[in-house]
Amino acid sequence: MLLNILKRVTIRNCSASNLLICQTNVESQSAPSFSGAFTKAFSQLSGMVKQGPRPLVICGPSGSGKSTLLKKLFKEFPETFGFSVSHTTRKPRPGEEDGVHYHFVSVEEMQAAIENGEFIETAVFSGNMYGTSKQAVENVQQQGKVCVLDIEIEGVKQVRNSDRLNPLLVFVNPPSIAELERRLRGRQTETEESLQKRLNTARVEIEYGSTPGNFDIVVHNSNLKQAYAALRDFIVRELETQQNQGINVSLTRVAMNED
Ligand SMILES: Nc1ncnc2c1ncn2[C@@H]1O[C@H](COP(=O)(O)OP(=O)(O)OP(=O)(O)O)[C@@H](O)[C@H]1O
Ligand SMILES: Nc1nc2c(ncn2[C@@H]2O[C@H](COP(=O)(O)O)[C@@H](O)[C@H]2O)c(=O)[nH]1
Repeated sequence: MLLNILKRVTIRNCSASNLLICQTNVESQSAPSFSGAFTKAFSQLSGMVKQGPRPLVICGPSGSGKSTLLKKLFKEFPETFGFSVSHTTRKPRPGEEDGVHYHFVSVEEMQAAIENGEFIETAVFSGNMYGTSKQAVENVQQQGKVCVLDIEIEGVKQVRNSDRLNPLLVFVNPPSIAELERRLRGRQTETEESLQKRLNTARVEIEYGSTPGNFDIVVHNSNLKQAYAALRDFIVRELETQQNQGINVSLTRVAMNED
């Protein structure tokens, strides 16, 4: 009977969301005894509950280079990482696609989703709402990939101690506010008002990011090549440690052109 009950079991996100979703079909045969059947079924089940890799949270002032670094990481390790697609109420920039870079939603839609308990964390940044939905993280974890969250510090504070995520925390530090301004102006994505708001927030973020203990690593993004090497080496080291603990994660590399 127990085996019949267990015939199709979906174990979903038990206590930690980095448990992969597993499904099993246990044959319903005549069981030799209740305890024997129980032991067998339980060991089959527990063997199939695989723990996924820890999510990676990347944080840093707007313009510090998070997206630039992540682009390189996804390119070098195409099978390893999956991006958690956030919700935001800000308007798309040229080239940004709904459902790829963000889920672009109205304030009303965002508020309804928050009330519906759909988010792991939310924040207001530069006058717009942002949030990581449970679904966005699950979508990546179901594929057995490292879920990457690109979020600001209020979101980091909400997820840093969560058993649910148990994330690795990376802070990307710009060389200076003046250089940050230069990069943001060069990107040509902000209005003057939005740019000033981002620069004001950056001072607080840099202070929080530079405080020992708040992040697992601070990557100084002055020279892009060196910053990327520091980020990649940290992540590879962490993922190799997780592999040694029996966590299944691909670290297949693609040769990179020097760009
Ligand atoms: N080390 C670097 N040296 C010079 N320019 C850089 C460096 N890193 C990134 N940039 C440039 O700075 C600009 C901002 O970078 P990016 O968009 O990656 O920042 P971000 O942290 O993702 O910002 P946001 O949080 O607003 O999305 C881009 O134009 C990028 O090409
Ligand atoms: N707390 C959250 N912060 C987020 C999320 N998605 C993005 N962000 C952060 O917002 C700022 C601005 O991003 P931009 O795309 O408008 O330049 C940046 O620091 C991102 O890291 C989220 O879901 N939650």
